[in-house]
Amino acid sequence: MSRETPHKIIHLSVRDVRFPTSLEHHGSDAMHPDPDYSAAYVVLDTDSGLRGFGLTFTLGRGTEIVVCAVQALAGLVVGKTLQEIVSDFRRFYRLLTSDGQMRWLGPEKGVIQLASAAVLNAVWDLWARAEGKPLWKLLVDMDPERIVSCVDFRYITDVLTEEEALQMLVEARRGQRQREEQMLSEGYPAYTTSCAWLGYSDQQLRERCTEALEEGWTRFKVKVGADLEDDLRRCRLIRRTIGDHNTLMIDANQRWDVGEAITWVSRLAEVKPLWIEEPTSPDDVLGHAAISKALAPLGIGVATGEQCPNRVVFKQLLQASAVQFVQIDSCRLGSVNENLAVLLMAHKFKVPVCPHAGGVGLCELVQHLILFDYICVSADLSDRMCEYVDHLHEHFANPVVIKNARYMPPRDPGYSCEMLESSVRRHQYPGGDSVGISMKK
Ligand SMILES: C[C@H](O)[C@@H](O)CC(=O)C(=O)O
Ligand SMILES: [Mg+2]
Repeated sequence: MSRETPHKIIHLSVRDVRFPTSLEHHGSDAMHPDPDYSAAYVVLDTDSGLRGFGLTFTLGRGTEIVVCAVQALAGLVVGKTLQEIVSDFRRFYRLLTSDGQMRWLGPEKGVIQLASAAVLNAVWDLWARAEGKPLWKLLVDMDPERIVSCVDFRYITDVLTEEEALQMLVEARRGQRQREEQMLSEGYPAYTTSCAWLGYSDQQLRERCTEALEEGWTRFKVKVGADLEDDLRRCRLIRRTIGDHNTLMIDANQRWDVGEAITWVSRLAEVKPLWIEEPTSPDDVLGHAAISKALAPLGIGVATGEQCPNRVVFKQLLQASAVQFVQIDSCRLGSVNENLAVLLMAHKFKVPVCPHAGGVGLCELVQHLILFDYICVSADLSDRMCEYVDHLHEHFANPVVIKNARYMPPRDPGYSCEMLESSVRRHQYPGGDSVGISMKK
């Protein structure tokens, strides 16, 4: 960023954008049978003309509440320059997440945390654009000192201090250039969830899995948790279709009690899932630990994170050996800053990170974080993959590029979440031309 252009933020706009995905059961699971993939979509205008785009993912009704929360935070960002924000990003992160009055709504969880993520994602986008780099590259080119200066270590120093984090980043510098080249030529491994949403018929499951196999997909996630006999039938069908050599994961979206999760997943063990995702409440750290312990002899790990709103919950999941796969989320956590904290903790605990991306814009965003993780933190691809869902990418100015079931690193400056204005107009709620009936309940 040139010193002469501080990029003063002069305006924040936020819009409620909803896509009627529930009409065709895209995105459906045992807890969310009718999700309308939606976003609180933020645009920051600066005095230089440069703009930053950010969003947070939501599910339709209620997006207006997130929009209100973003509006309530706007005064903390409008009037500041990008330069002053990023020169002490930790301070700005804290200002947003610990504002003396607004923090009562969280702290660092729920609607207010989703709103913080939308605003901060737009700030990171603005920063990457100001540097003329895709966000992952902005992070990869940063000094380790600068990276840790973006992280709020409050509440996690009992497991990770700033000094340790710095040391880890310095150590991971070895081989960084080769890993960057490897990513640029091969891409980051992905898995698909789009073949097996809960509301899809058996025929759809078969057809979608067959198509995905033809496209080169080898890792598949299936929604479970509503009815055990249905799950057995659907999972067997998918296992038969994809073969024993491919990887299967199952996702219950918090449907069960702890004991129920253990019994249910033990019955599904015959289809050899790599992990059970969100078996129970995302707040139940010890419940996840009990499930992990019970399922370990079956070779099934526990994955969670898409509803874990902050570094503290991840810290406890890691401390309690409650997860074998950490699922960061670019919008549930407070943007890049909070995701960095979780990536660093996961590395310390040697638990692989497999990001969540089931939603609108999440694939676009999280690909940047996982590329950074591989190049600069974990230096490891074993047991690692990033989720992919094949929905709504056509609404983005720089949609994800998947080749051979891998995310190819974005080349355009920014954080890849600028939506096409025509799409925003069309799907804005209320008032857009194509707002689905399901959203008017
Ligand atoms: C409601 C969303 O589609 C959710 O089912 C996504 C999810 O759990 C995942 O992608 O994992
Ligand atoms: Mg999930």
